[in-house]
Formats: sequence, structure tokens, C-alpha cells
Amino acid sequence: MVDVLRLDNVSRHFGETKAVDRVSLDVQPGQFVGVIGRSGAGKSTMLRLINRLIEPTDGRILFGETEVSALRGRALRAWRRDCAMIFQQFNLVERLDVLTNVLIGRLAERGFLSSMAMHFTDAERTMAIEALDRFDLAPQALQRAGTLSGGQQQRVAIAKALVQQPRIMLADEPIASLDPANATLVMDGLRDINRDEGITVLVNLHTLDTARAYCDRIVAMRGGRIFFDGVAAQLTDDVVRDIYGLEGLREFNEAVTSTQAVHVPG
Ligand SMILES: Nc1ncnc2c1ncn2[C@@H]1O[C@H](COP(=O)(O)OP(=O)(O)OP(=O)(O)O)[C@@H](O)[C@H]1O
Repeated sequence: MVDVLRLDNVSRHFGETKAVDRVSLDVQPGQFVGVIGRSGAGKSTMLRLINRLIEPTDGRILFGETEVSALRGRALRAWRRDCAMIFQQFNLVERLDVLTNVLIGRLAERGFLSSMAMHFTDAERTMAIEALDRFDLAPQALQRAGTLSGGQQQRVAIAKALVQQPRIMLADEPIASLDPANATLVMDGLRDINRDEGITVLVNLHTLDTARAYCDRIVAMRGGRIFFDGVAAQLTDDVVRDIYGLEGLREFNEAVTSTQAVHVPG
């Protein structure tokens, strides 16, 4: 069965602010979707709604036949396992070693009490080492996470998400704190798990050229609404100007003649 992720007229208001405003979106399994837009456009809120970190004010979120926005208890935990999330600030426990941080990803499906036990099987340890190895981080397995570079920490965070064996990976500005070389490693990591495992990726990005380079579909938000939904080639100057305003277009044009990452102003 093909499980489509569907947002059906989803809104999330914070007081007067319509952070996400009547968004409808279908994401097919295996897509690599970049979400772009100015700061405050609603990108983070949309991702957080999908994995139920926050609740919609209105509308429904579906995954195949399952109404995600109605899940509770064990079923909600199972959804959060299916739908892993990584963040700009890595969200690792810095004082714990890298391997333990990855293994914590295995706790996603457990109830609170069994997750307290922090007991892992040999199979889980092997899985965690293999996940680290795919990002060339097996040699760092016993190092404290806080001693790694930002790029390494983000790759550990992806390995941690991977051992959850998710169907969908949500990444909320995963490269915003990284230098270009590390940003490339992290984006390559997301692309590899998308291609090799067929995991659907939804990634919020500030940099337009990154979205162009990696995403087979780009969704642009503006004022909580979906303003553009298409492939990179359809992102003409006019569309970019409308998404970001004139300032963004100037940076975009400069980027065409440079190898620098475009940081679209917030
Ligand atoms: N918890 C909250 N309480 C109140 N307002 C919020 C909350 N979260 C988001 N907002 C508001 O909702 C709007 C959308 O915010 P959101 O973080 O989703 O945008 P974004 O596109 O991800 O921006 P950025 O690129 O800066 O992260 C903004 O106006 C923001 O101030």
C-alpha cells in the first residue's frame, strides 16, 4: 500500500498569528521535499504539526488511512517513531557518548517506564554502529557527543533518527548552524538515506541553492500558506522575488555567479 502523507486544510494559530493557514499538501513516499520561505513563513510550525509536537487548530493530517492528528498514546508514539525529526541544534545529550546517543533513537517506540531502563540488545548496538559507520563516525562511537564538531553532531543525529527505522524524516533547518563543507556532508547524508532506504524527506532550508541542488520538489511558504509547489526549474526570478521580496532576489542573482551558499535574509 502506498502511504501518502496528506495535510488536509491544516491550520495552526498562535493568538492572532496564523502560523500555518489552511495548508493542503500531499507528499508521496520517497520524495525529497525542500520547504523554503522567509523567516516566520510557517516552515517549522508545519513540520512540528506533522510529527505532532504541536496540535493543529484546524484540519487533518493523514498518513495513508491513518488520521495522524487523532492519534493518542501508543499509536502516537508509533507515529513519532515512523516520523523522525532532526533539528538545527542537533538535540544530542552532550555528556553521553555518541553510541548511547544513537541508541536513544531506539527508545522512540517504548513507553516511559521501559525507556527508563536504557537496556539495549546486541542487535540494537549493531544497528547503531552500522548507522554511525554509514556517516563515517564509527571511530567516534565512544567519544562524548559534546566533543564532536557541529557537522559530526548533526550526522550523529541523523544516525539516531535512522535507528528508529522511520518512514519519514523531518529536518528543521538541519544545516543552518553549519559551515558549507559540513552542510554538504549532512545534506548528502539525507540524500543517501532517501535514495538507499526510500525514506521520505521533508527539510526546511534557508538556502535556496541547497534546495535546488537536493530537492526533487520545492514547496515555498509565505504567511502560513503554500505559495509555490514545484520543481527547481520552475523557481523563476519572479517566483523567488514573490517568495522572498526584492532583497532575496538580489541574493539569489548574486548566487548564480558565485559558489557561495545563498543565505536568504530572514
Ligand atoms: N510557540 C509559538 N508561540 C507563538 N507564536 C509562534 C510560536 N511558534 C511560531 N510562532 C509564530 O508563527 C509564525 C511562523 O513561525 P515558524 O517558526 O513556523 O516560521 P519559520 O518559517 O519556520 O521561520 P524561521 O525560518 O525563522 O524558523 C511566526 O510569526 C512565529 O512568530
